Amino acid sequence: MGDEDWEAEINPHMSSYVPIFEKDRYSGENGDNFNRAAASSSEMDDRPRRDHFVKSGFASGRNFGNRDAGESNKRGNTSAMGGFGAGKSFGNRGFSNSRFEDGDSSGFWRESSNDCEDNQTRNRGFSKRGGNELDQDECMQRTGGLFGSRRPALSGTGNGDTSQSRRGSGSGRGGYKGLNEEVITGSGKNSWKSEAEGGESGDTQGPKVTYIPPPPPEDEDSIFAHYQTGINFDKYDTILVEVSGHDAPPAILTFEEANLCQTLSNNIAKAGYTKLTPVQKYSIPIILAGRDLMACAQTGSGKTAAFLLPILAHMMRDGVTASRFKELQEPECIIVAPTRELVNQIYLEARKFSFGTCVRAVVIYGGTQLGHSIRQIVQGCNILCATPGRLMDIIGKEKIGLKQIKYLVLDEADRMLDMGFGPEMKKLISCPGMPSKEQRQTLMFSATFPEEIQRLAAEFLKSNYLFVAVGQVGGACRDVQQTVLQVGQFSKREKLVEILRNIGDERTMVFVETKKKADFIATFLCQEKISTTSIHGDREQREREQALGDFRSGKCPVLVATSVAARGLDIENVQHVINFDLPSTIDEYVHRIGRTGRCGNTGRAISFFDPESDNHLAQPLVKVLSDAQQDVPAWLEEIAFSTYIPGFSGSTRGSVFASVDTRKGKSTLNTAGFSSSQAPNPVDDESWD
Ligand SMILES: Nc1ncnc2c1ncn2[C@@H]1O[C@H](COP(=O)(O)OP(=O)(O)OP(=O)(O)O)[C@@H](O)[C@H]1O
Repeated sequence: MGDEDWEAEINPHMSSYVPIFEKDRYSGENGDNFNRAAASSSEMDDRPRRDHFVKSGFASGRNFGNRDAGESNKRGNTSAMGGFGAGKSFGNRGFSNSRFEDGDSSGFWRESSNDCEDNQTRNRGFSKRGGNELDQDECMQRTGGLFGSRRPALSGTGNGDTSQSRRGSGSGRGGYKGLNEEVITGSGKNSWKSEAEGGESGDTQGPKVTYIPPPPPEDEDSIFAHYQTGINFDKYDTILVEVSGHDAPPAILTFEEANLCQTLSNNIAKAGYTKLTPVQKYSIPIILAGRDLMACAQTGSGKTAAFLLPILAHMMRDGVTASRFKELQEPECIIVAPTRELVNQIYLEARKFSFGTCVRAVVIYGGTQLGHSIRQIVQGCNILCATPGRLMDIIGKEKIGLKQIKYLVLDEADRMLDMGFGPEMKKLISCPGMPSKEQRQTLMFSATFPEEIQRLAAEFLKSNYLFVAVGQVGGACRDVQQTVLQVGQFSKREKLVEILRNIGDERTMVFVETKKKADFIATFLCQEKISTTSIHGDREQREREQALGDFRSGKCPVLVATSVAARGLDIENVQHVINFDLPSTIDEYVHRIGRTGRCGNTGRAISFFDPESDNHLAQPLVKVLSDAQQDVPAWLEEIAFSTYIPGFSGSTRGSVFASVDTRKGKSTLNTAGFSSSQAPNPVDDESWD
């Protein structure tokens, strides 16, 4: 369903989703970001409608005013709507956090008035589509037009409000599909960025983000909590692995062969790892040998440990000293990933594997108080897990020095190098102090690696980097049973409810194309008495984390998500993925369905294929399905045949996945279709809040 269709449908019914305006939520204490923004923004008129709309369906609790009030309202809504994601604990945390913030202002670090909280979110300016959008958005940065709220008005008609104006050009009809997270612009007072790069504009205008994420549990059981590998874990051994590049060290077959130090080995055992996955067997010795690496392996097959373990082993071997309080920290390792939730997850893995060592991992990401990020860093930082925008902010504020960097990891590397994040990554490697690629080890991991992105990656990697391909590059995980149903846009909701009722309480992620639609579908499911929460880029970080928590805990077994949740998230027991809307790119499809069927467990993915809008995907879908030995519906083959475009490679219609290292020359094609960096006209507004 297109956005227009949806708005036409939802708007007349809005009042029925919108509970009575609860005024007290807008009159909170202590400089809450909404209060500030509301006072000056013409977006105010639309906000209550939208927020209530969101809240009416499922736990929302935007960071408005009095947090306790917000929480109690949320509970009220929750019970009214049949129990969606109340998240009591968040209320409590929010309260204590806000007190912490108060204390903080007189603490050792004081935020300057022009701190640019979450500016990365505001300035998600680099369009993945490049061209006009990039120019438009950069232009808006220069004119300070980006410092609106992250909360768009529902109708998006634009009334002079900065964010709406921005949406009008940047996202209203389709920011780049699938660009999920914060990008772009460091802008602290000491930013090394030039004015033209958008480093300074509007810093003083944006509302501050005050959210401080609750600290993760510290007890050992929680740190090492893990889920069981599935019945197909041993089948990983049958997947073909290809290593290309010169002088690759041999693979190892066991953890013992890696010769890791005792503490690391103990942590691996406590994490429940007894056997290496293929990507680990090949990547660990390569990284231990000091080589640069581009590794591509199916979703859920243990890529995170594949880079964390050898990095930690090196650090231990090199006698990394416990980092201590310093205003400028110089970490040995930076790990970047495209979404906040993913960097947080990587951080938790790093914390787990470094448990009992003197290596300190820190995580920073947008949507949280910048001061909080800085406080985490100055206490000591050996491994920094970060989203790009927040990272550049912190570097700009001279809290992080890059001189000691020995490892630079790009997780979801194809996303990190595409038009969305690529410019930011280039800036990172050319930051003052950043060791050249010859002096550092650069590691890239993903389940998909489009050919053109591989070429871009060469700029980051030493020329003798190794390329590991586990199975087919860009292939779907075979443990996911894929079904494609032909469903027209107006039948989708009915079909969704039918499927969810059959599924019962099993955990299910429902992917939709736009943030608005995520709200709408979540609300709709709530009304159908299906416990649902949602995650997308218009939700406050507090809400996003609460939604994920409610989904993880099973409190809300259905999570409606945009592409922000497509990559990397490792959630136990997700048995189903439903593509209510198909993404525009086949690699996005592969990542989305990879939220189930992880680590040898089986899962199911059902996709609604609407011939009105999804025909461009028919051909690559057929390929992905048949490569993963799935049934291909005859009707899909027919569509694929009728829309067949010979010679995709090199055509303007987009490139394809390389089945091999592109350095081998012209790669063979394994999947026709659009890669993420060359998507067709997108409809998703995910990236442009
Ligand atoms: N050797 C192993 N033994 C048991 N469990 C493992 C092993 N390696 C990884 N895991 C677990 O498998 C799950 C998936 O791992 P991870 O998230 O690193 O996958 P991934 O390949 O990065 O997936 P994605 O492509 O979706 O990002 C995690 O819960 C992780 O702890």
